[in-house]
Amino acid sequence: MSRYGFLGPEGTFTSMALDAWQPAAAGERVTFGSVDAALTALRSGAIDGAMVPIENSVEGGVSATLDALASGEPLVVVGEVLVPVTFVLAATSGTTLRDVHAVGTHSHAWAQVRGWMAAHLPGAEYVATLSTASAAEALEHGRQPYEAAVCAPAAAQRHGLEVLASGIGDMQAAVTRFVLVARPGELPARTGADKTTVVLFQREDHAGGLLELLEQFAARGINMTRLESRPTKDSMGSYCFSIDLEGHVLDERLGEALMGLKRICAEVRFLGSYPRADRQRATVAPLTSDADFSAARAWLDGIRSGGS
Ligand SMILES: O=C(O)C(=O)Cc1ccccc1
Repeated sequence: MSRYGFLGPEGTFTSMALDAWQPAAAGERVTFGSVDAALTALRSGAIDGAMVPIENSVEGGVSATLDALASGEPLVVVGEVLVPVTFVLAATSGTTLRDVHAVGTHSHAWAQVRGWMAAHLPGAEYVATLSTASAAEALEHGRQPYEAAVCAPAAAQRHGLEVLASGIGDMQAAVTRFVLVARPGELPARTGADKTTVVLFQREDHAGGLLELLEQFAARGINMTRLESRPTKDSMGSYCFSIDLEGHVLDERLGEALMGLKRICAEVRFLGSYPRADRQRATVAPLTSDADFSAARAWLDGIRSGGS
């Protein structure tokens, strides 16, 4: 992979995720104004990979990313990165908290500093910007309808801003999970500490429908690490389920679960198997190992070929 897209400019949390993924010298970095723009460029072949936020420990799933991956030309996740998110309130030199009437930042950041804002700048207006770092950059160039930006400490420094307050996130231990997305191609190797992401579309709405889907995982000892319902956007009340699972599609139990889902769902969208950022190995419940599945399959093959 040589061209990586991300929400720019440099200094965003997404750029930090890309720093963690890709050694500084390797590959070209291409900035975009939104997750959608990066994924459109990826689908068109203009870039080879895109780093996008998918889940936040405070706010949950990132809808823009989940929805962009659930429809359109197929894309797959090939890796994940966890970034601890710390926010500062930054402004040009000489600005004090009293001078701040409006604050610019990305909507994810605003959602995570609401408590601090209510306590310290209750009257401040929120101005949405394309990213945290773009809010900081605009302050440096003096062309913005706000006096302060919420951004990463590194973005404040990069743009010569003063930090009016630091650690302003409502949850100090907030973490955002980013994924590197690519066009389908080679599957990342199985490591034993993998995750698989799928989107499930039901055939028709009926009592127990979600339970039927989840039974496919439960029966094979597969743990879920995220489950979200998202509107399909076709009609009111029509939802699909975006799910992260422990394991790799090359694991027998996971492959069998996907086959079970393929039979009962209108559509199973495979969004990739990739190594977990925390390297935590999947717990394999008794009688659900590859060896257990292979032995059962060998037994069936034997019967089918006239044995017992
Ligand atoms: O604007 C940024 O810096 C981003 O990368 C988006 C974002 C904002 C806040 C938390 C995580 C990601």
